[in-house]
Amino acid sequence: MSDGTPPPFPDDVPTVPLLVIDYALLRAGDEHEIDCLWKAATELGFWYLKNHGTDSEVDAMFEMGAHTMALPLEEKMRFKRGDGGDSFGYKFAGSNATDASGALDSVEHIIVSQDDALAFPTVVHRRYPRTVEERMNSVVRPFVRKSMEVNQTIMSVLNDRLGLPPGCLSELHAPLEYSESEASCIKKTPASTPEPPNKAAIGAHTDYGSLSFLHNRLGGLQFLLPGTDEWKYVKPMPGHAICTIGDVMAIFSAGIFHSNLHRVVPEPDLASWVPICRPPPKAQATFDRWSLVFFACPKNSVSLAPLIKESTLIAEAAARAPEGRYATGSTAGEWFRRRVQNQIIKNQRMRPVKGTETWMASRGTEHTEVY
Ligand SMILES: O=C(O)CCC(=O)C(=O)O
Ligand SMILES: [Fe+2]
Repeated sequence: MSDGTPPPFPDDVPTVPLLVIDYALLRAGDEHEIDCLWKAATELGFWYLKNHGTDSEVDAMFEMGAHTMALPLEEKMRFKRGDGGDSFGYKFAGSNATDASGALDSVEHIIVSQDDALAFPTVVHRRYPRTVEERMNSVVRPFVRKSMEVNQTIMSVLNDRLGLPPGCLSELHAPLEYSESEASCIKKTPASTPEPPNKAAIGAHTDYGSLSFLHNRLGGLQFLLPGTDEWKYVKPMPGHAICTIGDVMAIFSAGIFHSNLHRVVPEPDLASWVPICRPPPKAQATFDRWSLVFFACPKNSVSLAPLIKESTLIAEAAARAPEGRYATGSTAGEWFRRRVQNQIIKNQRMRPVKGTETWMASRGTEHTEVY
């Protein structure tokens, strides 16, 4: 610890056994790898992805994040996201609720829209801190492009397995129209006093979009095993991204794909796992935790409903699902903005008696399942 290197993830905490998918094999059309991806997407909705070729872009994004978070708070707050459902910009720690009681999150984010990254220096949605704009061409756009490519490859494999017309999912996500797709760099600073191991830094949620491409360095991400109330850590593995099915893919596929609840809690700290006081050095909990996610979302005007006309497999799944289960009545843009807006603590507090109602309005596909 004295050299500033975080200790390894402890080997005595329960973790989720996620499948490891090899991106290079997936791209080469390897049937066995495609079977594994299908299993991961339909069962847990989470998997590790190796050989994705994005390591240098990810490192550069973390460096951008470090420069941005090191700016004075006053400067970051000039780029604060709005309260009306806009996700892009700076999100300060403690601005979101993590549950219906209004407990606060403890992470700050710098969130860059895909549209802004692709169009820069043209401003589509908003401006960003100088630490971001200075790196938009050299760092942010290359990361966004690589992430789009990885997500498109995964989507195209899933598209064909669902029996959708060639290019159907890709067309729904084509960057010809604006979307809520975004790159989000997240920092959690260790608390000054010990936190309980289940104190949420990011509350339990399903991802709002289609696919998420996540990179984290320290533990803290937890996954709720379907059908249980058991939260388990997802162990960060060097060179392995974590991919997640979001609500949109669950809805498009009438539940064939699974969008699973997850949350971020303090990094596993050996001291907090043992009911006696351990001497220092403590484990990962004393280090800043960084993560980076690229969220792929469909074009904003796309209706969120099962693609029953386009795939027999989906039509059959929709016929088996409870009536109205995936009838969101929303477009992709509305779905995303509703979830963002209702998680903001200020919006929850504006309806003090109805705080729970605001929290429920921030929920996605999970509230009709186990949550
Ligand atoms: O930080 C992480 O490991 C996960 C973040 C996450 O779940 C999210 O931003 O949606
Ligand atoms: Fe998430």
